[in-house]
Amino acid sequence: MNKASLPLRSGSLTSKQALLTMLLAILISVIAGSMELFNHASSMRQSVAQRVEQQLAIVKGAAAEAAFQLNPDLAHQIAYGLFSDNEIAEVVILDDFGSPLAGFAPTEAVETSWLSQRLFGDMLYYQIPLNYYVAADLPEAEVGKVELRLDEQRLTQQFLDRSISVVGSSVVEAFILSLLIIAFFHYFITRPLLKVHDAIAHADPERPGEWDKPRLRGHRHDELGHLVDSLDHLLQAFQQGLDQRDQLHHLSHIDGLTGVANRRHFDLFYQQQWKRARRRAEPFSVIFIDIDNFKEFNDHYGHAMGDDTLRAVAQVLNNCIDPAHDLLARYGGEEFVCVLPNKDEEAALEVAQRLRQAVLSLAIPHAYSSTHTHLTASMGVASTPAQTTISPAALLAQADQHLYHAKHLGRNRVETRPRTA
Ligand SMILES: Nc1nc2c(ncn2[C@@H]2O[C@H](COP(=O)(O)OP(=O)(O)OP(=O)(O)O)[C@@H](O)[C@H]2O)c(=O)[nH]1
Repeated sequence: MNKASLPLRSGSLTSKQALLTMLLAILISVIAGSMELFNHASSMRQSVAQRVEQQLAIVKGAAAEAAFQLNPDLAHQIAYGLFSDNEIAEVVILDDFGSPLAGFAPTEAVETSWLSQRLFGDMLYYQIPLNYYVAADLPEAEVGKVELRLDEQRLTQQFLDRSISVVGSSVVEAFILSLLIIAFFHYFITRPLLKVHDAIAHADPERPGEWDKPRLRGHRHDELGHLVDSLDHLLQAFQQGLDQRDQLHHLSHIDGLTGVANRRHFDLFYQQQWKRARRRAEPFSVIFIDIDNFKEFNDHYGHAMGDDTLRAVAQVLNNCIDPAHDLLARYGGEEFVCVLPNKDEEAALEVAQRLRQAVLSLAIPHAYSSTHTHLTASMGVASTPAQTTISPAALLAQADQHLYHAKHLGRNRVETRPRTA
């Protein structure tokens, strides 16, 4: 599955973004909702007060007339008119002695609450004097008053009904907005980042420079584009370092003249394979190979020709071994060594004969050899069985000794035991 299209996982950048955005949206919606409720409460208070004052202003004249005439019917009519308003819980019209002319009160006691007191507690009671105009030259006389009390329960209920819709719509708005923000950040930031992560995760650690550099559409010149470019530079530099390491490793293990493994490589390989053979209780063989009469060859054909010949011999020998298991190395000068892990004496002798034949098959003339007409090589083979107490150095010494015998017995031969001519 393409990691860039992974669904939301807990702990992922997208889920963290989603959580943070949601929390932020809730916080913003709480603050915005509270502000809106506060505004709503003050505008409701204002409009209620305005309405009540308007109503009182309308009935004020008629109520004064009723109080002046001590007319309970008229007062009753006026009080009833005021009481019909849903927001008014109680109304009383009093004469100038304070005796009620008319009044209406709820049949049940009006419940009060902390919220209704906080919202409307300071504006529940109204009292206006009723002044009566008698004549232009006489002052207005106070003939009574109107008292009324607002229905705090109803007002609070109205406020709550409106609040639910205000808070509800603010939460829905915040939710939709946060979803849009989450989708935006996911598609424009998190997804490209996942693509970069995916490309790095799939890069071959041995060939980091060949990583599949992501193409982020719309991000070429922004921070994400720069991040990809920087990563690319870093991986290219890393690749160069690896190439140099490989090159150095190659150079430090390869013989410069012949191209086969050098003495250092041989030493490491020999020790490593020796331990392995002992661990696994396997046989182990080694062959020393020495070109015959090479001094004469050099002396007569020249050093350059000698170098070419060394290269040709090294290559032909190398082609005779199994590179997956065995190793051919230049031991020094015109001497080579072949390591044969997990091969007993019989198998090693076969290989040695093959190597000897391979040198012969080059058919390089050697007119100045004291023993043959063409270039030849002598070999000394030493082997250990699966169980042995011999040391690795002693095995090498044996092979060297057997080579000496091969030389002594006339060259161009393979020897595996010391014997006399
Ligand atoms: N051209 C060339 N010659 C080398 C190189 N390394 C060693 N030699 C020569 O190999 C020759 C080895 O000579 P000797 O050790 O006497 O052995 P040999 O003449 O092969 O005689 P036997 O080993 O007894 O058959 C010397 O003349 C070295 O100069 C090399 O890298 N290039």
